[in-house]
Parts: sequence; C-alpha cells; structure tokens
Amino acid sequence: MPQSKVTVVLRARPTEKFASGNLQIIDDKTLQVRDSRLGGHHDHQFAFEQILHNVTQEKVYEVCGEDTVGSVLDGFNGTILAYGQTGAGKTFTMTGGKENFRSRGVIPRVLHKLFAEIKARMTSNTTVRVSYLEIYNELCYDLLDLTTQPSEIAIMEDAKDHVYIKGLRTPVVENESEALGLLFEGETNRMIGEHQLNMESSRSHTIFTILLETQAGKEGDPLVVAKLNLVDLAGSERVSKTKSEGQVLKEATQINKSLSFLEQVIVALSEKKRDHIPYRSSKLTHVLKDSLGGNCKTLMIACIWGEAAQLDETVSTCRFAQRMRCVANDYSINTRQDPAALLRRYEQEVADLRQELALRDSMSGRAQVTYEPYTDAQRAELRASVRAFLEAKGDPHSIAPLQLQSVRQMQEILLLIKNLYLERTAAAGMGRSAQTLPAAAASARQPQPHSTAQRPFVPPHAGKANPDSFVGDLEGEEDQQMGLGVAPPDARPGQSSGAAGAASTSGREAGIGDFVCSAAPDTGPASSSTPAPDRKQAFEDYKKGPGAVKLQLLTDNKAKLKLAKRRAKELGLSINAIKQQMDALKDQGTDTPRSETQDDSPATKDSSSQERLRELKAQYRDQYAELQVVKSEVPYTQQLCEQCTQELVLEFDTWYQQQYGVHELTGTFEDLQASLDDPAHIHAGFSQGSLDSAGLRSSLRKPEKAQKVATVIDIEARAAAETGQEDEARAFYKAQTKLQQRGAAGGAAAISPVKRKTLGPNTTFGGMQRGLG
Ligand SMILES: Nc1ncnc2c1ncn2[C@@H]1O[C@H](COP(=O)(O)OP(=O)(O)OP(=O)(O)O)[C@@H](O)[C@H]1O
Repeated sequence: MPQSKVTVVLRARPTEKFASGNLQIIDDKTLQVRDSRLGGHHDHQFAFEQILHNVTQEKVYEVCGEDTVGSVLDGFNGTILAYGQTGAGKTFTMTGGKENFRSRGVIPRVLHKLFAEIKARMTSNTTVRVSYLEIYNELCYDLLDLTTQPSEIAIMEDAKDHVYIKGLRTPVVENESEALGLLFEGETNRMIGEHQLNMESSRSHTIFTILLETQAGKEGDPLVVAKLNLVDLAGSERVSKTKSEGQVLKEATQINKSLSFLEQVIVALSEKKRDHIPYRSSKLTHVLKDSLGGNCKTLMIACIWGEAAQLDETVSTCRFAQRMRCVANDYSINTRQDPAALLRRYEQEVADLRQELALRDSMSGRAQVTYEPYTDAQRAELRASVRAFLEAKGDPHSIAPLQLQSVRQMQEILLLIKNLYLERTAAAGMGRSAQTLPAAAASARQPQPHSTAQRPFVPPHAGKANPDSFVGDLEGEEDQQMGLGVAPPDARPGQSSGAAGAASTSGREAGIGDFVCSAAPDTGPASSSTPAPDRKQAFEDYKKGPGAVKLQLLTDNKAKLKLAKRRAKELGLSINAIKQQMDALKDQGTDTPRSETQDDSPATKDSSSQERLRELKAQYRDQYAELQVVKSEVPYTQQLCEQCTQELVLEFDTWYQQQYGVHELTGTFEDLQASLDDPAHIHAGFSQGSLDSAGLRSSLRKPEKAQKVATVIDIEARAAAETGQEDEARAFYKAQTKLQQRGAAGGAAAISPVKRKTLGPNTTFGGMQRGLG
C-alpha cells in the first residue's frame, strides 16, 4: 500500500503589523521564528511543504486543493484540514467570503473542479453526496438538518475499521450549484461567537464531506468509492487574550480540550513504537481516524497570524505542524461491491444462459428437458424409472439404461441411489450388531444421554431391515425427499422429524424410507440428564445468581438515566416558563400605555421590569447551560443501559447452553430483553413538555445574516463571466440567490438560512433575545 506523510502548508493571514523582526521567511519552505522576549534570542526553524504569505485564495486552492480532486475521483480518500489559532483565517481559507466570488475559499473551488472533472471524464457514472457535520461542545450536529438530535448521530466503524457517520444526512447533489447551496446553508447554521480576536469566531469544528461513488465498469463490478473531508477546526485560544466569559469561555475550554486530544493523537502517531492511538478520546479524533494515520491523503493548512502579539500562538501552531508532518498515512483505491447490482447482473446472466440452452435443446430435439427444480410429480415419475431399472433382472449390460437428460436429473437419480445405498449399509450393519450385541442394538432405540457430537447413527428399525427388499420401500418416502428428513442435530424428545421420529415410537415394520440419517433424540446435557428448563425461567434464576452483578449495574444505569431525563424535563419546562415570563415582560414594556395616575411611576416600573428581565435572562442562561450538560448525559447513559442489557442476555445464553447442553436457542433476544426493560424509562426519549435539543437550538438562532449574505449581488461574479469563469460564477451566484430567496420567503420559520450566535456576555444578550422574539 503506498504511504505518504501528511503534507503541511503554512498560510499567514495578511496584516499591516507583520512581525518581520520575529518572523523570517527564509525561502518558500522555511520559516524562522526569533523570540527575543525572554532576553537573548531563541530561534526556531520550521519546515513546510510550502509557505503561502500574501497570496490570493486562488493560489491557496492551486497548492492545496487542485490535486486532491483528481485523486479523490480516482478512488483515494482525501482530507484538507485547516488548523490554527482563533482569528488566523481558517474559515476564510476553507469557505472564504461568501458574499464575494473572488474570495471564495477552498471548498467552493473544490466543488467547481469536481463537477467539471466529472463532466470531462464522461466515461464513468459518478454519484456525488455531501454531508456537513458540526462538533460543538463534544456533541454532533447535522448542519444540513437541525431537527436531527445529537443522540441520533453516531460515529461508527465498518468491518474494515473505516469510519462512517450514522444518522447524518448525505443528500445526492447533481451539480455544483446544488452542492454550494448546501454548503452555504450549513455555514449559516454554524455556531459562532464573538470575542476580542474575532467578531465571528467559529465555536465548533466542522467537516464538509464529499462522498463519491463511481461505476467505472459494467453493472455488478465493484464501485470506486472515496470521501473527501474538508475540515475547518475551531481555533485554539488563550482566554486571557480573547477575554472570553460565560458560554464563550465554556466553549473555549471545550475547544482547547478537543484540540489537545487531537494533539495527543498526532503525538502518538509520530512515535513509531506506539501501538495504541487514542482516536476514541474525542468525537473529533474519532471522526478523523481515517484522515490521521489511516487510508487517506491528508493535507493540513496551518494558519498563522503573523503579528508580534500572536507570537506564542504562531510558535505552537508551527510546532503542531511539525508533528503533523511526521504522520504517515497508507492509502489505496477504495472499492465497494453493490450487492443489488451484482444480483441484477447474475440474474441477467442466468436469463441469457437459459435462453441459450432452450435454443440448443430445441435445435437438438430435446424440447421436453426441464432445468427447473423437480416437482413432486416429476420426482415420483423418476423414482418409478429408477426402481424399474434397479429391479430389472438379468444381465446388467443388457438392461435398458436410464435416459440421461440433464445435470439436474442426474443429481436427482444419484440422490435416490445414494439414499438407498445408505439405508442398505445401515441395515446390513445393524443385522451384524444384532447378532453379536443384541442388548446394544436394543438400547440404541432408547433415548440415551450423550453429546450431539458423539451421537451414533441409529436406524430406528434395525432388526427388521431386509437389504434385499429396499426397492419396494421407496414408496411413502416422498416427504423425506431423499434424506431431507434428517432430524436436526439438537432434536429434543418429541421433536425428531420425519419418519425417523414417528417410526421410533410406532413399532410398525421397518421400511427403507424410515431409515434416514437421524440423530437419536437429545435428552439433555453431556454430563447430566436434567432437562433444560424454559429459557425465560432460567433467565430469572440467572439474574439472581451469576448475573446479579451485571443486573445491578444495569439497574444503576437505568436509575441514572431516569434521573437525567427527569432533570432534562424539569429544565425544559422551566426554560419554557422563563421564556414566557420574558415575553410577557417585553409585551408589557411595549403594549401597556403608561398612566400618570398609576401608583408606581413609569420610571420605577420600567427599572424594576428591566431588573426582572435581567434576572430571568440570567436564569435562562444558567438553566440552558445545565440542560446542555444533562442532555449530553442521556444518550451516553442510554447507550450504557443498552450495552449492559445486551451483555447480560448474551452472557446468560452462553451460560444456559453450557449448563444444560442446549445447542440451539429457541427464544429471541427480545424475549429476555423485555424482562429487563422498563419501556417507560429506556425508550421514552425526552418527555413531552421538555424542549428537544433541535427545538432549543433553533429557538436560539436568528435570521440576522440571510439578507446580508445574498443581497450583495457580486459584481465580480459578473466580471468572472467575462473572464472564462462563467460557469463557476453562475453556480456560486445561483446558490446564493436561492439561499436569499428561501431566507426571505420563510423568515424566522425557515430557520435554516440564519447565522446563530451562542449565549454569553461577549456575544451580547440581544442576539439571544432576537432569536427568541
Ligand atoms: N487571507 C485573508 N485575507 C483577508 N482576510 C482574512 C484572511 N484571513 C483571515 N481574514 C479575515 O480575518 C478574520 C478572521 O478570520 P477567520 O474567521 O477565517 O478566522 P478563523 O481562524 O476561522 O477564526 P476562529 O477560529 O475564531 O473561527 C475574518 O474577518 C477574515 O475575513
């Protein structure tokens, strides 16, 4: 498998205060950082695949994006990842300025190139899907569908340990403009906040994924599949500089924490002897597992802000970048078999071959030959022929042979003959045993305790078998279909199938048809003849004995889950009530005409209302923050409950089988699960009256930027039309206009095309008020 190290490119955000005394770009691959603040000089040299300073968005795309598109279309996974301190230009690099065609970032340019390339390749049939994941405060959100709950989104791994995300929408996009539309829509749904270093700081990590499936060969051939992750990480921040407080501070803590997990993974990957890589320590590292040390070509854009005041952050970004350069990825073309297409192809092949066969048969006068499975009537007819053949007296060479017509018919004949042979051998063997060991032969007809593996072959009417008379006994054997009457290996008393079971109790004369390869009845475990108790009953006993510890764990987890749900419900109700009070206060403020005759003066009333409103806002904020925490506990605990239940049932089944020598379980998982579930607790989800998370998130988003986003009809987009970028500009402009129209038509109800501000003093509470109002 080819291997390559992660490519790392440095991009410096333009600034008038570039610290040229500290930062020296030695050549287009080397940056020297001189830190003289601690007295003396500390020089660090950092190497990159390329340094991009004062370059256009187009140049960034050429260096970082262009090759990736071709490679993804060839079936290699790709990742482009922007990393760096807050405000260093990650979002600008990846998405770019939405209002401005010229400043569009890597993602829109990749989309353009991708569709242009698909069109140019023509030979293949490619399906493009996109998804947009946001990881905010360690919870996953679908930026293309805010109604999806974080608990419905799960990071999974397939049989080959490749990561995929369950529960995330992955709509098919037919063209560039549709894909851009989803990108812009997702962008407006991102969580952003405001602090000292960035007025629109991304408070979450986002991954825009393009999934490709190409049918390169004929139907049924493996599909070439690949995914391209375009990652905009939240920026690391020093809260002393950003002056974050409240919710923004909490977010910063989460962001820094998840970036340090990312760093731990990178450190582990760059150490050759490490065999455990802690991918599962955070959602971000788990989602990026394929991109970091996996099957993927990965490129990182390290974004820096080259001012003296940001020197520490620049050094730490460069250090991280150096570690990243040591990470090696293996990559190979990915293929996937589409079972439905393969089936369609085989069906077609079978149909073609049948037609061919029918044509050949009719040309050679064999029109009556059938290739379908034998019916009972056909089988009876064949049996009669075989019988006639076997019973015919005289010189075997002069007997008229059976007319062979098809492979299927030959198989039927061989099965008939094999069955007769087996029965005859068995009958002969029993005849001998009966002479030497009469007691053993007699006991073989009795139920014996033994393990399935040691079960002897027991003809039920051994003593009566007459090897010479078997042909006549073919009659009445229809039901068994030549040995299909074999009793299942774990047949229990009264369950032996076909003639074997019946014959063992009937005492009628033995017939050849009765001699089937039947196991003797299974009466219990290898070591004991105790019959197995009912599985459900046994489960009850198990829960009091060997399963007691696990059951206790399950009970504890269920109690925790119940508590968390109850608290979430209380908080939901309380938040709703607070909101109603806030609305009422606001209405009073605007609707009630003020009267001079009232006891309290308007000024006093006004200030007490303001005071009350402030209190309510504070309560709202605190309870909302608590609700977030409580709600993140629910899916986790629920998962623990489900895991405990599963383990308890599986461990019980193993125990039950060993204890009672049972080989095949009669009940289902659900039978036993039902006795553990309290459906009201486990599956109820959030109760009515509580706010669901999507509802709550939506209620906090506001339609503030939709107009701005698309009212700017970009002159450059039109200019581009004259400079050969017409298609690209048109797609970009179309996607923006669509978003604008949806925003204008839906207002607050069409909540998706809005930008959302999170709570917190730095983001101004007015943002939240507008969202609620
Ligand atoms: N190369 C650039 N050219 C012009 N403007 C830029 C450039 N890089 C960044 N900016 C501007 O700097 C500001 C911050 O950039 P951006 O939001 O992309 O930073 P970020 O690294 O994503 O920050 P955060 O981590 O806080 O989200 C934006 O106003 C952006 O337009």
